Amino acid sequence: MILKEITIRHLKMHLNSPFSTSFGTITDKEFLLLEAKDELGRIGWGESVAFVAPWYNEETLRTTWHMLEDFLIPMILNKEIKHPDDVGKYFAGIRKNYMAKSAIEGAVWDLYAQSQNQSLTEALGGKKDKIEVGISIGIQPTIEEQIAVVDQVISDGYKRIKVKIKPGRDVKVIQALREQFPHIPMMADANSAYTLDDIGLLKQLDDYNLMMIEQPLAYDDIIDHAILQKQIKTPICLDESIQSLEDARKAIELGSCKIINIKIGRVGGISEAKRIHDYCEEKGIPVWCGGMLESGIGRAHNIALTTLSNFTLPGDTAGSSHYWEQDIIKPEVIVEDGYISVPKKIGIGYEPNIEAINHYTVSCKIYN
Ligand SMILES: O=C(O)CCC(=O)c1ccccc1C(=O)O
Ligand SMILES: [Mg+2]
Repeated sequence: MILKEITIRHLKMHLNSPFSTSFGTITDKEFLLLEAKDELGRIGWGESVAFVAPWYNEETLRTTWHMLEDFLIPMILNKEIKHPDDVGKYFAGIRKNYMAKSAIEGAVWDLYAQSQNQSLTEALGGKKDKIEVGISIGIQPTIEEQIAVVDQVISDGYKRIKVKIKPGRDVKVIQALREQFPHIPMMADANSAYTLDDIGLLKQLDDYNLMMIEQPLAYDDIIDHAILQKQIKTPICLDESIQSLEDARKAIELGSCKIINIKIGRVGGISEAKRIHDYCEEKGIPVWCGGMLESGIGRAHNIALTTLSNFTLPGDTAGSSHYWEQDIIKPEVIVEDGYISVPKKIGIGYEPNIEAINHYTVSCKIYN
C-alpha cells in the first residue's frame, strides 16, 4: 500500500455535558481527523486524541498538526507500506509525539484491513462478538449531582462506573457513592492529582471495594507508584505513565501497577497498543481500553482493539449518545446492557458520516 494523499481536518464537537477532571473542564472537543488515500483511491480514517491544551500530556492539537505537516506526513507519503507495523519504523527517527503518529497509523490500519477484505477486528486477530464497556464520569459540582449522574448511567445499562477524583473531592464522594450503590463495580481516576504525602488519604479508599485506582501520582512516575502499591490494597492502574511497551515492562517489573489502561493515542498507535496487550497477557496483567472522549472514528478503533483476549476489564468506550448529539459515524456506537456489538463490516466497521464531518469541520488542509 502507498499513501498518496492525506487530509487533515480540525473538528469541533460540543459535548452533551461538560467533562471535569482534576486538571480542568472540557465543554467542546476539538481534535484532528485524518483521511488517508491509498494508490487505489481507498480511504482510511484516523483520529488524533490530543486536546487543545497540554494538561493530559504534552501534545496539543496544534503540536500534532505541526508534527504531521512538517515531519510525519512527508516521511510517509509515497512510501511502500506492507503492514501497519511499518509506519512505526518510518517514524522511528522522531521522538515521542505519539498522538500525532497514532493518527496516521490508525488510518493505515483501516486501509490495511480494507486491503485484506477484513474488519479491523479481524485484521487485529480479535475474537469477541461483543465487548463489555463502562463509563467515565466527570467530577460534578455537588455530591448529590454525582449520585444523580451515576444513577442515570446505571439505568442506561452501564455496569462499571469510573469516577474522577481530586483533592477535596475524593473519599467523601466515593463513600457517598458506595453507600448509594453498594454492589456496582466502581473505580476512581485521579489523573495524577496526588503525591506520596497523600498516602493516608489514599489508604482510606481501601475501605470502598474499588476495582482499582487509576493514575493517582505524577503523570510520568513509576517509582512512587511502586511505593504506593505496597501500602494500599486497591490495585493501581496506570494510564498517563505508560507511553510504550518499555514503560509497561518497567512498571510491571517494579510493581508500580497491577492493571494497565491502554490508549492507542498515548502509546503511538494500534501496533504498540497490541504489543503492550500481548506483553501484559504474558505477565498476567489485565488491561482495558481507555478513552479520550473520541469521536466515532477513534471509538471504532478502540472497539476493535478491545476484542483482543487480554482486554478482560470493561473499558471507557461508552456509547456515542453519551457524548454527542450527533456522532460522525453511521450507525452510531450503541451500548446495550453494558455491551457493544462488534461491527463486522470491513475497515473500522462503521461508515464515516461525511455530512456530519463537514458540519463539525473548522478547517481543513490536503497534503499530497
Ligand atoms: O469517556 C472517555 O472517553 C474517557 C474519559 C476519561 O476518563 C479521560 C478523558 C480525557 C482525558 C483523560 C481521561 C482519562 O482516562 O484519564
Ligand atoms: Mg485516566
